[in-house]
Amino acid sequence: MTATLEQRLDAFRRLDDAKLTFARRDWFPGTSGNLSIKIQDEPLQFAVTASGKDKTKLSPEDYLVVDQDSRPVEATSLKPSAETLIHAVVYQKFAKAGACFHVHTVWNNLISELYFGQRAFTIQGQELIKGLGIWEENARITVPIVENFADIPTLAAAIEKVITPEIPGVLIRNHGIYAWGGNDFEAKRHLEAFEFLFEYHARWLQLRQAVVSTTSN
Ligand SMILES: CSCCC(=O)C(=O)COP(=O)(O)O
Ligand SMILES: [Zn+2]
Repeated sequence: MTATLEQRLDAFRRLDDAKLTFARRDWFPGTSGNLSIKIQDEPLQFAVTASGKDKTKLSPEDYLVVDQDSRPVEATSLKPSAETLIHAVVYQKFAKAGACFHVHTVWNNLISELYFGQRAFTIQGQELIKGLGIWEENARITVPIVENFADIPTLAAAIEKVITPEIPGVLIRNHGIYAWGGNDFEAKRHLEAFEFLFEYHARWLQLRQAVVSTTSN
């Protein structure tokens, strides 16, 4: 069954909200980034951003609905995001995922490069870990990092291999982050928590280095 017009418009309106919020933070430099919201399971259909658009703006041609094979469910001149397959992998692996957001930021790129050798970024004892829905005392989280394969099926397969239900996100080396959640509200909260943790950690490393240099002089 195909999603109703009402369901599509609701997803598009929610994507507008998320898009403008992230755009205000400069999280879509150079047309980068893509967003999706699931509309239905079985058969999977989700609304996704069209490829190559300026995501700081709204237009009537911003989104389309695709199926589990990332194909538009109806005739359209719009091309789905080049990275739609990654959204499909997330929805197919985690039935509970209802929205998936991808942004390129300087902080997520720095962390992804700095910790690529370990294929993961680990952080512990930060309050914002609770923003990921993890409430245990002194929690420690590990975010996987994958190589930035140019071939999207290869990239999607690499992501499929490392993502787990415990951590709602994955870093792509020198590229960006995918974060997801049960709905758009939760996916946004997860994305914001990740970005806070990345920025905090990168700034803390800088500050610590500056303090060490000052005190050793
Ligand atoms: C100009 S950024 C390169 C492509 C990319 O990584 C991205 O997130 C945007 O691709 P899309 O096809 O979704 O516009
Ligand atoms: Zn990207």
